[in-house]
Amino acid sequence: MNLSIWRYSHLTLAISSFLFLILATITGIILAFEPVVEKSKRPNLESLDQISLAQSLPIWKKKYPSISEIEIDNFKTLIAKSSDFPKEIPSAYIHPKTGEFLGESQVQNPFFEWMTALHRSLFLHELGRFFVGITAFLLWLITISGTLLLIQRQSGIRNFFKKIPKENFAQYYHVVLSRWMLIPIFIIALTGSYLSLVRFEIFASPKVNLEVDLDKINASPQIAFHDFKVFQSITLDEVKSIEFPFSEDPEDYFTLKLSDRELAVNQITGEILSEQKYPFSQIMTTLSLELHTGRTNLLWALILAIASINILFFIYSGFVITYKRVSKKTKNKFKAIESQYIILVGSENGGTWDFANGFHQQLLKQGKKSFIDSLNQYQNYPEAEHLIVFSSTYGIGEAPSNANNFKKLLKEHPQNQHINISVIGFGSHSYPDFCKYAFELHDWLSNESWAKPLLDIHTVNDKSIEEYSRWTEAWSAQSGIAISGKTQISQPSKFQKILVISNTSGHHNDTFLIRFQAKKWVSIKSGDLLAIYPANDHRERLYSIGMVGKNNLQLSVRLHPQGLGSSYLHELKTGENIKVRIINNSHFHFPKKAKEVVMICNGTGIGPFLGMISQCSKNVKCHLYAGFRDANSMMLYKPQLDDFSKQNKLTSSTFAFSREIEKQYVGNLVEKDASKFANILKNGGVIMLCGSLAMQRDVMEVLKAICENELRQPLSHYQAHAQILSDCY
Ligand SMILES: Cc1cc2nc3c(=O)[nH]c(=O)nc-3n(C[C@H](O)[C@H](O)[C@H](O)COP(=O)(O)O)c2cc1C
Repeated sequence: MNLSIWRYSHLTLAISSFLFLILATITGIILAFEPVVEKSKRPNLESLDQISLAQSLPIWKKKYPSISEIEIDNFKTLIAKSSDFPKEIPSAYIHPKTGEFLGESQVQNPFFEWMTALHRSLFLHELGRFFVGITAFLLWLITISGTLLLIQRQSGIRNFFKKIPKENFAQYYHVVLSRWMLIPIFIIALTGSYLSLVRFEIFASPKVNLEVDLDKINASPQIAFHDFKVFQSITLDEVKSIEFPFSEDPEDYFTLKLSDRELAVNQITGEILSEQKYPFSQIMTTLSLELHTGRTNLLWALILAIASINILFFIYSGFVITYKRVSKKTKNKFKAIESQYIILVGSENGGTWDFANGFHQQLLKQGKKSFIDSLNQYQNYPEAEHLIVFSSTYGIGEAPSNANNFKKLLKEHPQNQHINISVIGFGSHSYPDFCKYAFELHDWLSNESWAKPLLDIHTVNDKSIEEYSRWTEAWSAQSGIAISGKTQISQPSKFQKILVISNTSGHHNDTFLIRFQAKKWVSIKSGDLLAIYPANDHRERLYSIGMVGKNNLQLSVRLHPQGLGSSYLHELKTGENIKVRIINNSHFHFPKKAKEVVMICNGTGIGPFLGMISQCSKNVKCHLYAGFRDANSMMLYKPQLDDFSKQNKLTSSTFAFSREIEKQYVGNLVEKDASKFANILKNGGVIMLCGSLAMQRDVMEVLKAICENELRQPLSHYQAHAQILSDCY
């Protein structure tokens, strides 16, 4: 079954039950605290598994001659009924060994009694019980469909606990928490459903009925209670209740309800008069009650409360996820299968969507049937006349994440009619592989027999409106449909102002360190990205952040003569404020669990590592492998590195200089220490890379050889387990 079937079942079940589910969950959370409250009202006694009935029963009988019943409740407290207690006390707690009077027994707290009735039947009697039963059953189905969704999402059970990428708060915690809460919620739902079925007698629960042949009861020999073999073999932890004989007549006998059976015992001879095991269904009912209410185990009661709170969170986060999905989908007025214009988008940060949406809206306004979606949603388009692809390029000339599956899908869905194709690539000349992925897309599409290129591929550097307009003009001329290049580029939200507190750019060096302070940093970590807007327009430049000293944000920057961002930062003076945005880059945060971390960098790539080392705990071994042009280029960072070594934050540091007499690159250093790297990876350590793409290529080659030769694993194994992290540019 495919993902959407499980997704729709999960959603339909959640929608159909959510009101009752909310009610049952809130009351369930409150009731989960009942065992704690009840336990606190009872005397604290020793455990009952060491006390036999033969030891204790004679003492109770001697102390309370008219005792009629003993009940041992879920908290292992003895409640005795006897007219020997003061008149106003019908039943009391007694000590299991000494029979000592421990106070009047308490009835169920009226608040919890009221809450139990609401939880079980919503005060609607049988009809309410029916709805509650259905809700429990739906919760059970939701848990199963959720589990299947999770397995599909993680690409199999083996990867069940694999890291989950953080797309947004609701999605991330919905998945992460459900992995831990599935089992308790499954048990709550299953036991709730079972108890309802028993209540409606769909599962028969025959009552035990002891049959005693009164004619065959012996009146001799008389044996003392403590010598009854049956009493000697039963400890109090097995006992649920004991009914004492009404009189001393031999026809009156003890009735014992134990955890697994009921017994009738002759009060004179100690013979067993009748014995009956509980049927399986009754044992299941008791077990279900205990598991559903947590009444016999306070730790389990707490787990139930946490699981129930999570159900409320899942309802909330599930609806947020659905709302986001649906609200994005409403962009499409027409279905893919009926549209003549198909716009497919590859985008990582949303910029390309702005252009594509503008184009789509203009087609719709002109009455055209236009459909827009991600490249990864590629399918058959039976009515399509035009396929227009807008895509950015990411990583090292790679596909953005919503387009990484397109090549495979293209082969799986050949179109059945000729379609005009047009590809426009969005990228930046700051990267060596300018618009590489868009060029690849254009090649793949052009090789399809059904595809007729309408235009040659166009590219747009840095979201340039002029370049985009040139493409819209060309497209309009070829297609005969007028489309304007005017586009609303949505401005990024969550700007903040930060203050320059130092800038070493004045020291006539082409590499400099600039530090900023803010009134408040909201969840920022070394490795995150700082977006700046040097020309105060849509063009943003990203820099890797190092958090150093007393929460100062530090960037390590190299001045490029024509560089928009670096020239701007170079000119900034202490005391100036600038407008920025922080971008979470969680895949490149310092690992939380690793005991040993190697940081490999060249040039300004040392920036985030200065922050990570400065905030690193002494229990983690940090090694730095850094490449610079010459010893002089390293001087900028030397004072900070010396400080880290003195504070034992930096275990080792090794440098390569590419323009000294003995030319060396970081890749050479890694090669030299190959067995050290192999050991670190083998023991769960993490290797992080930051710097130029050329350095990344070199080092990855060396690491690939180390993984294959020394560890007999492909490099991808360690990348997939987040043991090799990279953030290069
Ligand atoms: C980490 C990173 C890597 C990038 N790699 C490339 C690249 O290899 N080639 C390129 O032309 N543009 C590259 N870019 C630039 C983006 O493609 C460009 O900014 C594009 O407009 C972003 O569009 P989006 O917001 O839709 O993802 C990269 C941008 C970033 C932040």
